[in-house]
Amino acid sequence: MSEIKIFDTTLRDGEQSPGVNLNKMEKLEIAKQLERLGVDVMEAGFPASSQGDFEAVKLIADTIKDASVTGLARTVKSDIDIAWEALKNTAEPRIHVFLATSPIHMTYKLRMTPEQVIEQSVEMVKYAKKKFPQIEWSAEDATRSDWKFLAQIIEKVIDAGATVINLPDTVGYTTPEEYGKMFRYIREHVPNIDKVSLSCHCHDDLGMAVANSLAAVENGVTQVEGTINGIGERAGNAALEEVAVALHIRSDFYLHRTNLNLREIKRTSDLVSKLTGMYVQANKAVIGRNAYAHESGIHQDGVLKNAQTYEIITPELVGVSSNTLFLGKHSGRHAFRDKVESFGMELTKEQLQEAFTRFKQLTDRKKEVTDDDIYTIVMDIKTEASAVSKYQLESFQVQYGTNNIPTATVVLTTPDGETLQQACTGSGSVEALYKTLNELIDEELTLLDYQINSVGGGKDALAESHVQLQVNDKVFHGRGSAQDVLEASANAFLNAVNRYVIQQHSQLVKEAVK
Ligand SMILES: CC(=O)SCCNC(=O)CCNC(=O)[C@H](O)C(C)(C)COP(=O)(O)OP(=O)(O)OC[C@H]1O[C@@H](n2cnc3c(N)ncnc32)[C@H](O)[C@@H]1OP(=O)(O)O
Ligand SMILES: CC(C)C(=O)C(=O)O
Repeated sequence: MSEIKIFDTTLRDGEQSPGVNLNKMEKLEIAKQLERLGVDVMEAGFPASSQGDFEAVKLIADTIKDASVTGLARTVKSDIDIAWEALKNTAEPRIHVFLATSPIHMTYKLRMTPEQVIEQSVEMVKYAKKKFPQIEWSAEDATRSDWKFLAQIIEKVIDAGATVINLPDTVGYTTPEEYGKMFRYIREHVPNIDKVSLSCHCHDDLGMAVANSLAAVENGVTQVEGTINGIGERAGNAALEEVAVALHIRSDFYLHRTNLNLREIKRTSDLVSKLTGMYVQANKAVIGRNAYAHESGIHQDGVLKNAQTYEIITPELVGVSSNTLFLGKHSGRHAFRDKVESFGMELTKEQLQEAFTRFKQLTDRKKEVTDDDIYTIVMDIKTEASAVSKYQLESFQVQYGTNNIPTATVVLTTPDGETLQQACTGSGSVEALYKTLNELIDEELTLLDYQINSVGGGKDALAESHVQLQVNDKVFHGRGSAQDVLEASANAFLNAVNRYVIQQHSQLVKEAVK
């Protein structure tokens, strides 16, 4: 059994999903969970792309110890220098530099000749090598590139110091057979290829990202790149949980294994879904809600007689449990702390106190508080950003009746500490609530997307809402949970506005420092 390394790019390519915008604390929580999952490498971001991403990559690089942390950079000196500042404290600093090699990208996007692309790649890999011991070089849009040209440039970047060569299917264009052949060709035509590891990176535009990644593995690739839940640019990336479970379940065929702790898959998937607002479809392979459910009589009969008749993966393998352990109204701090620790999380004394208070408030309203509820409370606390003054919902009331016009009344405290009250009507309860909040907030707000979901099961499950809100000229994602759908909706709306407030605050601080 040979080892396949898992390179997770949920925090970089995954965050490139339209509408996804993670703050530093959210990225850190995902990074810690990826460490528990056992990924070999995590790409924490693109440090040169923004101050926020730089800080997040640095924080993750300084915190994570059991996985290698990397960051993306263009073949540009300043990108490499900024990446170094973010990553220099890791045990073995690793950078990921890329440049496109396909005719369409070179001609129209880069406006460079193939010779210039070779020269710039070689020069920048050499430059990065002065600082980084580990350098991954990617030929962006490799699958639409000329294979002879690829072989030529790869040989040169290896001589310049690259240690990993990644050949991405950037636009999800290739097929399993073709992608496998491409890796075979490169292995046969690049004389120094044995000095590096080969990596694949697939997108899902034609729904073949996982199949293409597995074909690459069959053809000599030793690193697979992808994201949790397959999130990412456009149709997303290869879903890492699918790749890892396929290698595990079909180890008779593939003869490869990963270092992933498969039991952490469900928890990781839930966390990524919760913090990004990208919900997992019910029939999604490996972690969808229906992946272990059996509906029809013949299937149920078979499963009762022997589960393997219709189940090739056991739910326990990926950490899906029946979740029967409840904490309730009469539970104390010790049991609560034990539960939080069982999630692999640590809270400060103050955070634990706050989480316990919110848990107790919930037990007053909800009969059974499940692991999912507690996880949501803890995660809300751990990812609440900074001590900057924000908008705070003091109270609200919504009147709704089939024969009435829905009316919302809201009391809100502004970042300046002023308490305001307003009432508005709307065509539905949420619209009335959002119109009232809109009136109270002194910014140009446009709601772009609104979602409401339940956390866990049961009629008294927690509600979780995600919104996308345009605040002046920028789009922010907001998340809120509560037992009531309207309160969760109001929290999500204010969470998005508060992300804007925090961004404005850090902008002002930066300008003052200058
Ligand atoms: C396939 C992928 O996923 S690649 C990663 C994509 N991710 C992102 O782009 C997210 C982060 N990006 C950003 O924040 C911004 O695009 C930045 C900060 C990197 C650059 O912003 P800007 O300087 O305003 O440039 P802009 O994004 O408009 O254009 C990209 C420039 O980089 C050039 N470029 C693109 N790829 C590369 C590369 N690998 N190496 C060097 N230059 C590159 C383009 O040709 C263009 O150059 P030009 O300005 O001379 O025409
Ligand atoms: C930067 C590279 C690896 C990439 O994300 C892609 O080509 O899809």
